[in-house]
Amino acid sequence: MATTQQNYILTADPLSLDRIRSILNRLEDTIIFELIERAQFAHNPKIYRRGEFEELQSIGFKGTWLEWFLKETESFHAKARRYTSPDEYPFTDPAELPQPVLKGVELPKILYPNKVNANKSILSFYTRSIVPRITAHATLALAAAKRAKGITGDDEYEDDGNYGSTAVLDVEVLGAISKRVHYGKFVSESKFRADPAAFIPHILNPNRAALDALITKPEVERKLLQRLRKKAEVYALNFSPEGEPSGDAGRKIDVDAIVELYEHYIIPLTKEVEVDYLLVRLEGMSQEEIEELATSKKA
Ligand SMILES: O=C(O)C(=O)C[C@]1(C(=O)O)C=C[C@@H](O)C=C1
Repeated sequence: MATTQQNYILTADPLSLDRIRSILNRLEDTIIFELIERAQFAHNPKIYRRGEFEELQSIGFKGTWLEWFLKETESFHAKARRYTSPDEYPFTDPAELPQPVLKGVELPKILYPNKVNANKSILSFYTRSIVPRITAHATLALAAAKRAKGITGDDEYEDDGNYGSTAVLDVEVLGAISKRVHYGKFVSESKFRADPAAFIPHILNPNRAALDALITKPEVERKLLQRLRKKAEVYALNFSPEGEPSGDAGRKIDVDAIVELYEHYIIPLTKEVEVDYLLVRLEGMSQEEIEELATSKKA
């Protein structure tokens, strides 16, 4: 039977850690599938460099091809009030995005007001480390095909000319990773409310290492990486016309690349968001309010 996935607004207890982890689990599927889609195209490094497309210069856009796609896509989404939701963050500077056309919705105030935004780091590691890694096999195939036609040069081998399709998929992957990483704020709020007294001294006397130790759950990370590898191995399979899985030879994506993406980038950045969020968690609160919070505990 199909199960439904509720986002943070619909659920009765939005700060239930099990519920939040089930959303993170579901986002693993989204991220793996989006990466598989992206990996069918070559690296196309031109779309991540400024000044490569005359057409953009002629319309006065100074960023990269990908930044142009992000800005245009996010402009529409901003009008449809996407970024008024606390689990949605644009890559474009919000000052450059239009105001929502739709009237605001009354959202439950679950998170403490904050400006934590990890999208700059996400864009950087995605374009510099992830894309070259997951497209390596596409680059090899392209190199063989181009060499057969007498075309030479590393730049040529990395470029299949599908700049539009590539950027559309990059926007999708980045949105999914961003949502996943920023869910760290909900995780953090949940852990904080479960035991405020443990966190408060390290927030008042800012201590990143102590906060990091409080939010880190090695066993959860270990199981996550194990599950992720199994999922990626299955989702990346190719099937014969008769429906037989074709095995290791025919995987659509490098499974190790997905596991490393989580191990070295997504989990560490989620933890960074958790700690950044905690560090501003008491801003603007009076001494009395903090003392009251320190003695409170979630039932
Ligand atoms: O599930 C949690 O408790 C989280 O904080 C999320 C997360 C993750 O990014 O998956 C991060 C830190 C923990 O060590 C375990 C997992």
